[in-house]
Amino acid sequence: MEKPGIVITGASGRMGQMLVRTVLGSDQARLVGAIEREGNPWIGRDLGEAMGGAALGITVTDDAVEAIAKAQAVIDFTAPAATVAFAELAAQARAVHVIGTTGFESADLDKLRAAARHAPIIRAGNMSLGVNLLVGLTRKVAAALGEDWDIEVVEAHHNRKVDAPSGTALMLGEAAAAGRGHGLDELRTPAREGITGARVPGSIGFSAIRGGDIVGEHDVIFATAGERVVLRHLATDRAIFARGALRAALWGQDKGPGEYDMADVLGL
Ligand SMILES: NC(=O)c1ccc[n+]([C@@H]2O[C@H](COP(=O)([O-])OP(=O)(O)OC[C@H]3O[C@@H](n4cnc5c(N)ncnc54)[C@H](O)[C@@H]3O)[C@@H](O)[C@H]2O)c1
Ligand SMILES: O=C(O)C1=N[C@H](C(=O)O)CCC1
Repeated sequence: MEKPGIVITGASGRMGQMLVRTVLGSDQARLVGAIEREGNPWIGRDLGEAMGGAALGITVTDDAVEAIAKAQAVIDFTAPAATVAFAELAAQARAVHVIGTTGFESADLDKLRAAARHAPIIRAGNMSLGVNLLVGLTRKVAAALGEDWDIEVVEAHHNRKVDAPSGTALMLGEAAAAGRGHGLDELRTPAREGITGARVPGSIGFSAIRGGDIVGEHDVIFATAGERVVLRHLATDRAIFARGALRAALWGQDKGPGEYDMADVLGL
């Protein structure tokens, strides 16, 4: 059987370039296209040369319709509005859409749900094995500890990140809330500033640090009188996200339409 053809969106971005290298290094997939947004200086250039290496015979394009039509999978780490548009195109092409983009509003998620009626969408705010294991641990610890244990999620990322809390922080917050039998919307505390009053018992708080080239760090803190439990994940290389995304694209090849996440892919 022919190896699945993969199109990478946002190919000049931090994750885009890492994904290109990961797919090129795989013997299980073919890179068949690279998409960037209109006006990006890489448009019309050979992808390999734009990345500073040898020519690859793939021209970076802003014609997403044409590029996605020939793909079996689209790996997409861009921005919410772009991802919603790519979801429609992937659905029309019946291609697996792997979404790493974060920062969606609920209206965006409704549109992704509609697209997933036609083709598989695999979406996760973090595609690393370690974070997806940590999600399960967070749910268990939250369920085991009573409401006298306060839960706080602290995350740190590089100074170019545009959304907060991070997608990962929200996954961890959702897991903690689920462990306590609630949705995150019921327990989430808005960002703190000024005279906030004392902490609301049972709430889940979020704090975001932005600086330098931090790839991604997450702590889930469970704090009570006299002791603390801290669950921590440290990412030091974006390759962990790209490897997870490629694994998801391959896993999705024999799946029907629907919404999936990395727990499905990893069998967690
Ligand atoms: N799920 C994960 O494991 C994971 C890991 C890392 C980053 N992310 C997320 O991935 C996204 C991208 O992160 P990044 O650090 O690579 O950002 P980046 O800014 O370096 O790259 C984004 C790229 O998308 C391109 N883009 C934006 N709109 C586009 C459009 N309409 N058409 C085509 N290309 C478009 C930009 O030009 C840019 O090259 C963010 O939402 C980030 O939070 C997720
Ligand atoms: O660099 C980013 O941006 C990252 N985004 C994801 C998130 O929002 O959690 C994953 C970690 C890196």
